[in-house]
Amino acid sequence: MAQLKGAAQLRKYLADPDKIVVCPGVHDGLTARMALNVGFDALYMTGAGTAASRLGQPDLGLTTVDDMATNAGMIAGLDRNVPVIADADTGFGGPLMVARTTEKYILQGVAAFHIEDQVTTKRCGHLRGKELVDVNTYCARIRAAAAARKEMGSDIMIIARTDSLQSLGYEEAVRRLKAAVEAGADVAFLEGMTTKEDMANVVKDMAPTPCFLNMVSGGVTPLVNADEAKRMGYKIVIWPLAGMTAVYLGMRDFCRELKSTGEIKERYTEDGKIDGGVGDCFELCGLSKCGEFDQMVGGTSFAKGA
Ligand SMILES: C[C@](O)(C(=O)O)[C@H](CC(=O)O)C(=O)O
Repeated sequence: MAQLKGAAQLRKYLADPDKIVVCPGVHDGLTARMALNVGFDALYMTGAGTAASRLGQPDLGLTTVDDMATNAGMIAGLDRNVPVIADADTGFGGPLMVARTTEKYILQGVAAFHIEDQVTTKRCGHLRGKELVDVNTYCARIRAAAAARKEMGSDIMIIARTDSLQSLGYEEAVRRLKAAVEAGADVAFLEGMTTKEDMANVVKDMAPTPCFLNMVSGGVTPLVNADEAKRMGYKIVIWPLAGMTAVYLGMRDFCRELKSTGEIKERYTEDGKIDGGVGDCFELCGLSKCGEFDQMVGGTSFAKGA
């Protein structure tokens, strides 16, 4: 099958010794467009944000593979030059299901995805009480993903995530990540780290496998900026709640304002233009480009402007 560009681009970034890929978390078309507009190298499709925005539910393994894959595919399709790294939770079932999940993510044009070792009734990696599958079940998930990738002739990257630090400790978590790399994973993701010591050590212990860092606002892992993550040796850092928290804060304020005053006052830019109005939102989503395309192919929808 024809290779989509995302995975190849992400592989190039990872091969660059000077680069760390910083990804804002996005969960829908608008948050993805906002991030693309700012010019990030790659985006992260958050499972927590997908559950919250699509289902209005917490991150408890309630999304189906189709909720996640179609969301990831829509986001990946907005700009094929920008790789999308997507959450794939536990792979959504046994090895056969993980293979199907991998196939779906490949067909949706996802560049990389992570699979973890929690039970299918999983929860956010920063909550207490996570339960795990055994290491063989975990490795079968990773092998299933790698086999499906091979079968499809794809270069999608597989990120092995382990949630075992919380209950089994650092040594076992690293053993699991090493077993996952042996089973075909390209990148290691130690979830729920609580100390900078573990954050620095895992990069050294997993070398030469590139490591992935998860910066969750209000989570258990100490937050570090991109420079510090790079100095520690990380190759990818995600801020999964960038979009979700922005929507949470922004929508909360707008709703409070409307409820208490009966209106939402315009916001203005420094040069006096309305900021974030309907025109800005449509333009962000490609209104002008739609008009240009329509005209180019001889359509008439925009003959009278828009
Ligand atoms: C990275 C993550 O898998 C996500 O869904 O974005 C979550 C983030 C969160 O729920 O805070 C996780 O860390 O489990």
